[in-house]
Amino acid sequence: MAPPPNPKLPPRPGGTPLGGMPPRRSWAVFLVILLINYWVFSQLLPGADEPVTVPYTTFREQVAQDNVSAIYSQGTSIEGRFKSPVTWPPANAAGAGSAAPAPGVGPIASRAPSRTSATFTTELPTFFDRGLEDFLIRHGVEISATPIRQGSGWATLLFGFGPALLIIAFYVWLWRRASAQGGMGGGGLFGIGRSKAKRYDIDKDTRVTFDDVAGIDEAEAELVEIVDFLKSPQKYTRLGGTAPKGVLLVGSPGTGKTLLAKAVAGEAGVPFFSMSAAEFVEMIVGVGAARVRDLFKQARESAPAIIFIDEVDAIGRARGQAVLGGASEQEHTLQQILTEMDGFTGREGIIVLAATNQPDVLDRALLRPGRFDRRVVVNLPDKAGRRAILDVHVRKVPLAADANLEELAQATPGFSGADLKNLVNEAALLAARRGEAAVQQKDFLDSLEKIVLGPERPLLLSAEDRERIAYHESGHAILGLLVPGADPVHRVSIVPRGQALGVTYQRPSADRYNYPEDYLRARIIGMLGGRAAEEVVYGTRTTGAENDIEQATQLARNMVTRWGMSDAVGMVQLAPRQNAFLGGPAGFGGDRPFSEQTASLIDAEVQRIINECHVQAKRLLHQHRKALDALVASLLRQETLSEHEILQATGLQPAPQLHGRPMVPNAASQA
Ligand SMILES: Nc1ncnc2c1ncn2[C@@H]1O[C@H](COP(=O)(O)OP(=O)(O)OP(=O)(O)O)[C@@H](O)[C@H]1O
Ligand SMILES: [Zn+2]
Repeated sequence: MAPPPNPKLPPRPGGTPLGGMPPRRSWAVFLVILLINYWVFSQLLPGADEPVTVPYTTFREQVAQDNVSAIYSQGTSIEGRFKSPVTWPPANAAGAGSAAPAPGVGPIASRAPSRTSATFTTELPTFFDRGLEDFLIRHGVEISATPIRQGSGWATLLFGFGPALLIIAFYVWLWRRASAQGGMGGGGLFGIGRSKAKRYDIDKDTRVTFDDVAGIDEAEAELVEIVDFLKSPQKYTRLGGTAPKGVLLVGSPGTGKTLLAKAVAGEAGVPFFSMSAAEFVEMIVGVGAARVRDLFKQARESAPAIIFIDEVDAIGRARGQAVLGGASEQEHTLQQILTEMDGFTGREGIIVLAATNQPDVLDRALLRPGRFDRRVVVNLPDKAGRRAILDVHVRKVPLAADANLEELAQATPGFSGADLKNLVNEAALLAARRGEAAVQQKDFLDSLEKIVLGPERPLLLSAEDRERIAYHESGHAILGLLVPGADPVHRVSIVPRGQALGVTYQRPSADRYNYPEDYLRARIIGMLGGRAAEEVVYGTRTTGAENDIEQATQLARNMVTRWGMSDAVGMVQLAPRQNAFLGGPAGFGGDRPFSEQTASLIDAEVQRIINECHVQAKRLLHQHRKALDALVASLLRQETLSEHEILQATGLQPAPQLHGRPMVPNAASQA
């Protein structure tokens, strides 16, 4: 199975990396020539001037025969020149008669090949030959003060420096290659300060337009003006007004910020320079700022243009709040961006779009007028938006007649554009694997389940375990049906998936923005239904409720500390508002701003809510024990039941609904 394509910033076929690479061929040629030279010299020289090493006795013999013209000695080694060349070892000793040396033949004779040379070296024996000097003089040998064997200047140079030169050349070559490949901007060492921005040019087939963006109409509408400005800047600057310079796109991951920025460029027909802020910051000080400078320079050269800086929070973090290390480097980079933006007259036709999902950590300086003074919030799509986004992404996917995008849009609250794209892709892959001609609704629903809950996990469960899990899930499902205000139960399954051994899948019928207290209690009762069913049926407990307990506690705690739903505590904020975009706590760092007494009061109230819901859950399941048993029997037979099958098996009617909620499965997790 092919993995889904990475939704992030796929470089479009039409996009070309910036800064074309100059040919590096000259370096390779140089290297090859050097190598050939080295080889040629090393082949030629030994024959001409390489000395033979002769034994001391042979040396003396040659002196005695008056065949040595000069020697030079250093320490115990002597080198010298023969009058007429000498072959050593003598040819008859080296390979006498037969090709393969007989076993008895001395190793030296058999190993060293015979060579003829006009020069020689030899070693003085350790018992120094006292009469040597006289002996040499008698035979007219010149005792030289400089080495005998002085090759040509070139050869010496090459042998002396050749290897070093080769190594240096090799490193230079490697280095240039590496930097040419590493940075899009190329340029070797000197290219390190170049921006690695990707440029997307606007050709007809690859360009992104507002047609490709769906479900975030408000954000889109705000950017229409930018497009207009890029198309005809004079229209805006005619009366001396300055154009917007920077727009900050704020929204959760995958909501289409990058897509929107590309669409602005596409609509305006201007080049799009994209770079992630994280890429600005490197270990080397000053590099980030240099890259920023280069990026803006490139954009200015092809103005009008759009510069897109993704994840701007990576450098735009308020000063002093920087992540460990690199703080000052990050500041320099940020400063450079501000300087560049201040340098605009507003007439060049360059607009900087930046994206972040953490607007609250950004440095104030970035948000000042003349910088990123416009802020466009890109929200998660609502149901109609999800429907529109699905429509965009199924354009190239053949759909079966039963495919129901309306139902999918309803079943996917909290999904971003990227999530929906992924869903369509998974369904298309699944349909292909199943050998279908078109994508059916079942493919979509199965893919959705896999995305939300994880893939099915083959687990061998005992009959008792299966039954217990069936009761646990049925407990969730029955309470979801019975308690007024709970979401409709969409599916129950005892097929293990991801972390869960079984799943009850509730689905809101509408997006919700405001949750009534009844609804929250109904949810807690549903969450506790799994454990309650186990207690009602078996009278014992298992670890399977861990996830349920965690969720229920969190919800009850929020009711008490954030939403003022406990009379004993009152309408006091005791926990920070959660970060709207990331879901994590934002403020309240360090000490909690309340007393020990309040802390115990909160705990007591949370416990009270949970206990009340627990009692209620058990009471309802006792009352509807028959429906519970019936559901379990069906579940053990079929493993997965749809909403319709659940109603049939239990004979229950769904309780009146209050409102929907984001899809959060109740899952029995294994300890
Ligand atoms: N509103 C949308 N309409 C159509 N497609 C969308 C929409 N939102 C996201 N997508 C799809 O999801 C892909 C990823 O979205 P994109 O990269 O633009 O999100 P993002 O907000 O920039 O994410 P991040 O914050 O993670 O960088 C897009 O290429 C697009 O195919
Ligand atoms: Zn459970």
